[in-house]
Amino acid sequence: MFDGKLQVYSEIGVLKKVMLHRPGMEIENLTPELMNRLLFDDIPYLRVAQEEHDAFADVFRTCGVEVVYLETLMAEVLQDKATRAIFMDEFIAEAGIVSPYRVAMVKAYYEAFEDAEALVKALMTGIRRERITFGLTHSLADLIETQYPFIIDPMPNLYFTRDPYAVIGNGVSLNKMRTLTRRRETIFAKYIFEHHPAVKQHQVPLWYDREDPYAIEGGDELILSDKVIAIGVSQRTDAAAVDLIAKRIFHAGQPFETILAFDIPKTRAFMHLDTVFTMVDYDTFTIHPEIEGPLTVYSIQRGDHPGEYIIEKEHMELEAILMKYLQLDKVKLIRCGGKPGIDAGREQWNDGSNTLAIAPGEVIVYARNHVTNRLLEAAGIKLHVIQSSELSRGRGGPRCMSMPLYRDQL
Ligand SMILES: NC(=[NH2+])NCCC[C@H](N)C(=O)O
Repeated sequence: MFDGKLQVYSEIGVLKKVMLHRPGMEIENLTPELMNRLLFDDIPYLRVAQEEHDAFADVFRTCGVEVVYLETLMAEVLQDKATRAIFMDEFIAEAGIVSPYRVAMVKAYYEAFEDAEALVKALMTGIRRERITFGLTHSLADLIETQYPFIIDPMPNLYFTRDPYAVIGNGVSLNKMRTLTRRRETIFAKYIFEHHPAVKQHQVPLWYDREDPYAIEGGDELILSDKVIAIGVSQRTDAAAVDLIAKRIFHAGQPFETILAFDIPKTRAFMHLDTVFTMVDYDTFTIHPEIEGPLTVYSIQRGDHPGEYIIEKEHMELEAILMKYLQLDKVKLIRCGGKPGIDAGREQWNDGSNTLAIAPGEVIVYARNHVTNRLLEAAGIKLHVIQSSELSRGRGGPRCMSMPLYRDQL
């Protein structure tokens, strides 16, 4: 059973516990019309996606990492009847159900799931229109005919557990997601960090809250060392969110001294910093050749007084930035696809630079990115290779599909 302890002071320290979500029936509710809004590029075949995901989870277990499932933790939270009642009201309201009549009908639908884990899965799946027949009422809003296929939308991005929250140090950034569809996901994390019996005893500090005004997502939050955090200012993360999180982290007794804000292109292929840049060893990084630079990075340094920080603008090669801030004599950059061009574009699209380190110099990668994988191997990196015909259709790799809860200190 998960002990609730959180500790992440690097991207590469030996991984001990990780949170995953096994893709479920929410994937079977993706339709071609919804794909764009629900942030998918194709419809994965669930049975195979689950097989691929189980193989991913097995890599962790074989390497001695405890796998904790989001759905299990959430089911444990909902064992408590009082918490379940408050949660259900909040979940239904956030799903856009407003009329008291519909709220009552939807509640009754969910009450049929007595088993808490079955309930959690049903919440993630969404509700198809034909599942509930709304009868006669006095409200036009309830009566009006709509062709929209869902009463409550599915949440197909849940298996990208990296994004809705991020453990940083011994606290959590409970993120405000850019899009409405993913914003709904963070309610599970909110209840886990506030109400799960094993977690709440540690009084986890929140560096960011889902109610905060600006968007920030976990794919943009990289912990380069216990002194340096990198945050992407991207399609998904606002610069103002970085200001806010910097203020909170710097004066909370954490060792972090610098936040490097990377200004990256605001496009889908580059949606988060971890789609173009991840750390695989003390001095080795995978990168998309297009961000190599010179690029603009803002260094935000902790000031002497609470809430105070100093910002400097840097414009230099990525290599020089990493050497300077991580105090390294040299760094190795493994270029996704080898060099700018066809292989780089293809492999970056399928998350060739989205590796997950489970220890220094040991990473999980997708088999399909064979050009990049060969380069990683040549650089002496140990690879755990997984299949991803279906998983990759949601545009996320091993780092996106995992949220480290506990890593050993380096
Ligand atoms: N950390 C990541 N790069 N996550 C990828 C998330 C993919 C997901 N379909 C989205 O668009 O939000």
